[in-house]
Amino acid sequence: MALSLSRPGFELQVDARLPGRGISVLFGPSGCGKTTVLRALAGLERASGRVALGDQLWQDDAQRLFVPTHRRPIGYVIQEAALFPHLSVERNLDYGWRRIAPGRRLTARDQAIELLGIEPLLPRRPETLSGGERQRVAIARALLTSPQLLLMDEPLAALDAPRKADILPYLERLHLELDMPIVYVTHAADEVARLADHLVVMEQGRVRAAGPLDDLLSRHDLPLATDEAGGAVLSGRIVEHDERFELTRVALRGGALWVGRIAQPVGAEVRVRVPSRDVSVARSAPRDTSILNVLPVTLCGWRGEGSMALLQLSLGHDAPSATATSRPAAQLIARITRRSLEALQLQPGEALFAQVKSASFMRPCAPT
Ligand SMILES: Nc1ncnc2c1ncn2[C@@H]1O[C@H](COP(=O)(O)OP(=O)(O)OP(=O)(O)O)[C@@H](O)[C@H]1O
Repeated sequence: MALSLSRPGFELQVDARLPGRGISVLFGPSGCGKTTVLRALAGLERASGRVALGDQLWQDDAQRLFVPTHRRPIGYVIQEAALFPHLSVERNLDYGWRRIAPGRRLTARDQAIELLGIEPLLPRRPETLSGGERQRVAIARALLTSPQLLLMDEPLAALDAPRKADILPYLERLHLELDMPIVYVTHAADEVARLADHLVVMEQGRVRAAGPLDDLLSRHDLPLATDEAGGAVLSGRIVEHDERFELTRVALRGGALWVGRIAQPVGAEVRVRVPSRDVSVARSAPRDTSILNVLPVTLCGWRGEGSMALLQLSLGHDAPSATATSRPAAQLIARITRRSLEALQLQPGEALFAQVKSASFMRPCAPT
C-alpha cells in the first residue's frame, strides 16, 4: 500500500508492504493514523495512492481505480462490536454466512465457532454477553463472511485485563490455524509481543520502522523498548527438555536460553520474551550465580532514558554482522541504571555476559 491524505493538522504518508500471511500489527500512539490506514485499506477512507492484496488491485489512482468496500473481500472488527441486538448469536453469525455462496466459503461455520469457543453462546442474545464474548462472536461473524484479509482495529481495547487475557489465546489460534492475513491495530505493547509477526511502527502519520517482530522489538531506539514492561521477543527452536527441573532449552540465533517447561516437542519453533528489566550485564562470566541463563553478548549501543539506560546486546561474542544468506544474531535489551553504565564504562563492540533473570514462553510460531 502507498497512501497519503491531508487533514487540518494531520498528514498521512505511508508506504508499506505487508506480508501475505500472519499478523501485521500497526502500532503507535493515539492519533498517529493507524485507524485511518485501516479504513483506507477497507475503502472506507478516501486516501490517495494504491492498495493491493496480492494480485488484486483495490485502489490505484494512476488508473482511476477504486474498488468499493462491499466488493473488497475483507472482515472488519472494531473495538465495540455492533451485533444485531434483536438476533441470537447464532442468527448473527448466519447473517453473513448465508450471503456467501457455498462454493466461495473459505471458513467452515463449525470451524469458526470452535476456533472462537462460542458454541455455548449460540442461543444467547448480544445484550446478555460480556464484552469479551461479544468480541469473540464479532470475530467469528467476520470470519464467516469468508474474507481474504481480516482487519482488526483495537479489538481488545474496551476489555479489562482479565478479559483481554481470556481472548488473546483465541486470536493466537486464529493466526495459527487459518491461512488468512490479519492487519491488527493497537497501541498496547503486550498485544504486539503476543500477536505480531510483522510490525509497522507509526508516528505522526508516517512509518517510523517496519519489519519482522524480533528485529523491531529488540531495537532500543523504538518506543516499544522504553516501555517499563518492554523487552525483546525472540524466535527460536526447542532443542531439549529437562523433565526433572521442568525446563526447556530454546536455541536462538547466536545463543540459547532455558525457560520454564514448554508443552511443545523438541524441534518446535516458539517465541520467547525477555523483559529488559530482567537483563543485566557483567564484564566477566559470573560464577556461582543463581541465574540460569548467562549468555555471551556483544554491546551494540545504548540509549539513556532518565535515570535508566537501555543497552542493545547482540547474542554471541563475534562482532554482529549480517550476510546475504544469514540473519544477524538475535538481540536482547538490558535496562540498567545510568549509574551502573557509567561505573562499568562500557564501550560499543565490547564482549559482555548478559544475565537473564527471566524469560517466558509466548506462543508457538506459525509454520513458515
Ligand atoms: N473524520 C475525521 N475528520 C477529521 N480528522 C480526523 C477524522 N478521523 C481522524 N482524524 C484525525 O486524523 C488523525 C489520525 O487519526 P486516527 O484515528 O487514524 O489515529 P489512530 O492512530 O488510529 O489513533 P487512536 O489510537 O487514538 O485510535 C488524528 O489527528 C485525528 O484527530
